[in-house]
Amino acid sequence: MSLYKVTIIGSGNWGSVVAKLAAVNTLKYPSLFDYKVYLYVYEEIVEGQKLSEIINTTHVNVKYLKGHILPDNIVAIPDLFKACVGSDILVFVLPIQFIPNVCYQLRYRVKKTAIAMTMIKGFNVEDGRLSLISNTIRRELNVPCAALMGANIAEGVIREEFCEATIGCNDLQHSEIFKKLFETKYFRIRCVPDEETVEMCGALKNVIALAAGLVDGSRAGSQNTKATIIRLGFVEMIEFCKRYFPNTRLETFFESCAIADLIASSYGGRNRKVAEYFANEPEKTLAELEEEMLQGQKLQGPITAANIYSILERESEVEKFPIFRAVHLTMIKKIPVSEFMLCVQNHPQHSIL
Ligand SMILES: NC(=O)C1=CN([C@@H]2O[C@H](COP(=O)(O)OP(=O)(O)OC[C@H]3O[C@@H](n4cnc5c(N)ncnc54)[C@H](O)[C@@H]3O)[C@@H](O)[C@H]2O)C=CC1
Ligand SMILES: O=C(CO)COP(=O)(O)O
Repeated sequence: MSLYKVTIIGSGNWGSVVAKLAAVNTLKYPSLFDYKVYLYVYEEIVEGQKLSEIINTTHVNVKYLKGHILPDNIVAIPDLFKACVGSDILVFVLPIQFIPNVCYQLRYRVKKTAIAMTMIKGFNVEDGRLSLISNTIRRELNVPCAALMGANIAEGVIREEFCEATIGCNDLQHSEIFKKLFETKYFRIRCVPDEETVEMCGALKNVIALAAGLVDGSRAGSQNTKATIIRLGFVEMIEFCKRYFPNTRLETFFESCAIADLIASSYGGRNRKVAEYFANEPEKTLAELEEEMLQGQKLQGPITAANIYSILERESEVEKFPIFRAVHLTMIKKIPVSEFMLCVQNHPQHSIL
């Protein structure tokens, strides 16, 4: 049997960590995987040098994951097509902003038998309707696509702190291959046959993480308030999934991709952190704060909040999701941060006996 060739598409904060996980396992399973892991790097000049060359010579992603040495069987490639040609496993770990263009460039150009995975936490709206990233990948590349999501803040995983992740994959054989590719003793994986819910949870939790950051920043309340926002947010996540994916399985919400990621992201994570500053810096735009605080890394929560709002508004359902609504309107400065809590105080949950 020929060896699976692996390409990681995206070399940001998480993409670099994921490349490390894969590079450790391609060496661990030499009869299954080609030992080299190909990493597509969107080329940038950092202190006068090409980022791809820095990664290949120093094995450090000095822009997105400073201070951590990556395995030397990771090969950084700045040409998207060259990075993916002949690959059997394509792992998408780019900010959602760049996915349409990347998929478009790869159209008709990947191996017919390839399998894909998305680790992107977001979704798109196409013709007014919700469209999963995995669907875009399936449609544009004509390959199956699973999802891996979880409570996986990159900084913790690169330090090899114990955590879990969830693979959503409806094909048992593919689940086994992906698990072998990413699982380590500190990164434990559970596979569930509920692709859509796993992917949706990764996207939706970012909006609740923004809400948690707004609570922290505006000092609208203490830990009690934040816990309430997280609980109500969790309920909205479940209701939203049930509404748009009627086959969603309730048990998936107890996996790392849902409850655990919601908690991790509401206490750590970039969405929470930027929202906290946003609440305190009324004269600055979100884009300015994102640039200043993240230096090239990207937030996914605000785009997802906007997407949710547009879908719900189209169906006159916005009022049923007060946290999703209030986060979006606050982040686009349609309502002041001081009103954020007022918007969620009449949550439909409180009219249920
Ligand atoms: N950072 C984290 O802790 C985690 C992130 N994720 C998710 O993984 C996805 C990727 O996130 P990160 O790796 O953290 O990325 P990041 O936030 O570090 O973003 C930077 C990435 O964007 C790329 N980029 C910049 N301009 C580009 C362009 N014009 N075309 C193509 N690529 C361009 C950069 O090369 C780099 O790979 C996101 O959806 C995120 O939510 C998931 C779990 C953990
Ligand atoms: O998804 C994440 C952790 O699981 C990272 O979240 P942030 O993008 O908010 O940092």
